[in-house]
Amino acid sequence: MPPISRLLVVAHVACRYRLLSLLPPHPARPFLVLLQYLVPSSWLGTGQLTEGERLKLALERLGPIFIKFGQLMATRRDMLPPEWTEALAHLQDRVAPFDGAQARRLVEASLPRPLDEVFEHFDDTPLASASVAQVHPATLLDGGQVVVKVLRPGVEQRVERDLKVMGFGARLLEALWADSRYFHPRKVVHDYQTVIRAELDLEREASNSEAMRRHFLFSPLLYIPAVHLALSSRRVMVSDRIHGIPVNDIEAIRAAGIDPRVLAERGVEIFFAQVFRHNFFHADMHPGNIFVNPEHPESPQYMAVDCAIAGRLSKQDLNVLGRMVLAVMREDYPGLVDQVIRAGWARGPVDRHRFEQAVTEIIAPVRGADLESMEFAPLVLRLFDLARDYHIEAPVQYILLMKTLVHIEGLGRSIYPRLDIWTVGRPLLEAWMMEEYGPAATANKLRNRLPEWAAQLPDMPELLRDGLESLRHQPQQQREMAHYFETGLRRHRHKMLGGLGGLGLAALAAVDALHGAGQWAWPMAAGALVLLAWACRR
Ligand SMILES: Nc1ncnc2c1ncn2[C@@H]1O[C@H](COP(=O)(O)OP(=O)(O)OP(=O)(O)O)[C@@H](O)[C@H]1O
Repeated sequence: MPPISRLLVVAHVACRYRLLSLLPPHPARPFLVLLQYLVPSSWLGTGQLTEGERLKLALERLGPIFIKFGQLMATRRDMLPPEWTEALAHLQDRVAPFDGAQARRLVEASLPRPLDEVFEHFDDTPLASASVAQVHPATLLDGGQVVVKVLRPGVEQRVERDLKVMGFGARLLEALWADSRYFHPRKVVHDYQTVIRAELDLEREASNSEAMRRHFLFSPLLYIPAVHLALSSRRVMVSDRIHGIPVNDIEAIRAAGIDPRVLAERGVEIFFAQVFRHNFFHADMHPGNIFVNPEHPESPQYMAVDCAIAGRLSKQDLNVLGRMVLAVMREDYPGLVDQVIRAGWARGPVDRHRFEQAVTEIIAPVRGADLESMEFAPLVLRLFDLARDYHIEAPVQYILLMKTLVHIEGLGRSIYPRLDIWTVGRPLLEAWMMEEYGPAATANKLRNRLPEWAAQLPDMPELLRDGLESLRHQPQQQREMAHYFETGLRRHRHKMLGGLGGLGLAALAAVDALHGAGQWAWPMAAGALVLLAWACRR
């Protein structure tokens, strides 16, 4: 259960920025919208702001953990209206650094030996400070330059507290709005949990970095600094310091004598190698994490830090992706739609014919267009918009993948505006396709499955009989299903009423706590909690 004080703050901010008006249509919505006006600060200019701006301001007010959530939501064009995602894309988590002496104490507590037996020098002034961690430069006893990343004190508790509030809100939304299955609040929060918890676990970041480093060891394309595992723990990570040119400093890149075209194309090569060869990709490719090595201008090499969020597609997802790309290459749009539906991404019934037409309208002109002028990111965004209209939702790993690709293209084009992602990527993709689906691969797969099929052959008549038998029982099963759904619907209606009552009480409690005498806030909040907990019970 989330702490009541934090729930009240969130309820107050939601009313302050009139977020209840963004809720989908519902008989109780007018009542909830009216509640917002009980918070006087919601009268101050909020009415002139767009929905996206209100959402952005509210998340900023709620702090870095909600801001990061907003940043992830900004990539969910497959779920949210573009006006919201565009506003959320401007969210920035500016946080003041925490005390360097405290960072030193935290590092010392996690080291196997006293600090001065590990470092010759530890700089109390941080190199960078973000919402989850802070990075300090240091020098090892052997003179090696390193950086020490240390989690902010108390950040785990704050994250868990806010995750509970988000989970509670998501359960409430699903209990009150049956239609929210198209938006999946609980799944969205769960996906966010996975991402933010990954950032809180520096042991995991260390092992991701090491895995990626091994994939690119001796590669001219990418360098990942080594992690000092013996000095690292869940809350502290020590890795070699790199001295690269920030990837968005184009002037410095040119001044170093690096050919921007080669650099941009290498970015695409790295992406395809990570996805299709290693099936392990850096999924947080924002410019702050990527640098360029100035030491070999003739063969430009990227340097990347912060491997906390890495993506990996399951064998099945990778297969679906491969088949989809193959369908696009063959201009087989019915085949592409088939893959989407068979992958189980549709959340409701899909009008196949119209969906297929819409997909063709988006992709066909782009495929025929002049490659140099084709941009990948807008195409992906339009496909996401289309997916949202048809209630089709890709798994989070694909979203990370698309987000990375859009970042790579953005970075690549800012380095070399005429970057053509298809021409660079296509041979790499075709080679992978050949390995996976070429004649040799198919023959291999058949050979591997043959013994299994041969073993199943004698059971075939019985399997067939079982299948026919289950068909005979179908009408009875259908009646049972209908009964099950009717009961569920009735229970849902009761919970909805309970939930609405709870919401009303919570809002009144918030108003009383923040603007009234406050003596009724706790009893009302307790009553609200009982009702809401009952409504959210599975
Ligand atoms: N090995 C390194 N060598 C040099 N600088 C580094 C190194 N690792 C991190 N930094 C610097 O510290 C900054 C923050 O590091 P990192 O991205 O790992 O932290 P973070 O807390 O995850 O930040 P964010 O959430 O903003 O990505 C980087 O942008 C980079 O400037």
